[in-house]
Amino acid sequence: MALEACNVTFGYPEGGPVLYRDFSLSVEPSERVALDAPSGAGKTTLCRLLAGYERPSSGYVAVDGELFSKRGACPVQLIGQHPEHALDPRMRMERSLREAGEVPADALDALGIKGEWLRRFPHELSGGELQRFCIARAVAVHPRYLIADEISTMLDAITQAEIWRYLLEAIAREDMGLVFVSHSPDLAARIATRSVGLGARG
Ligand SMILES: Nc1ncnc2c1ncn2[C@@H]1O[C@H](COP(=O)(O)OP(=O)(O)OP(=O)(O)O)[C@@H](O)[C@H]1O
Repeated sequence: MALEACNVTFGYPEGGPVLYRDFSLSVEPSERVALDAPSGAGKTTLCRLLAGYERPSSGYVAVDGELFSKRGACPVQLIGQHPEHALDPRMRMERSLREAGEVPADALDALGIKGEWLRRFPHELSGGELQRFCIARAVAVHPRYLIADEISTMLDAITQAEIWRYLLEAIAREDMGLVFVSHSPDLAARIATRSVGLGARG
């Protein structure tokens, strides 16, 4: 029972470098894994590979031995650093939320989502406000794994703490594994059960 990247090799087309060669990683549902590598090493790209947004040129990503299928919600949900790119600009927030399924009122409260924000479009909310919706949506589909790529860089310290408290509670309650990237060593040390480098650069 794990999220596995097996012998993954990946480089963007058009002559970019190979970011990883034969890179393997296995994450159990009980783990909170920090990806730790210098800027440009490919942390965001690995997050996208783990959530099925990119395909490796060789190797594979699987959950419990199964490749991602096109049907149903992906068992690996990615929360990225740019919430404004993750939401349909033509949909009011309540509709974007509804698409993920049932979002309990206490989840909205815990994330500090105000009722008046639900009728707004994405461009009428701040980055931090939008990020709370992205987190609510990702958790609402009950994934097996959450991938959090610098999700709190745009938030003040109090909001950052609130959001991580919500996420860590949800992860524990639903037995979800976590892979995350944070540029704050303090935050990473507090959250991670282990840290993984991306040393396999080819
Ligand atoms: N869509 C793309 N097309 C081509 N090259 C890309 C694309 N996205 C990223 N890259 C390149 O791939 C490399 C890895 O980028 P990535 O964003 O995964 O790194 P990162 O470790 O997350 O960086 P940071 O810590 O600065 O966010 C970089 O050299 C980047 O320029």
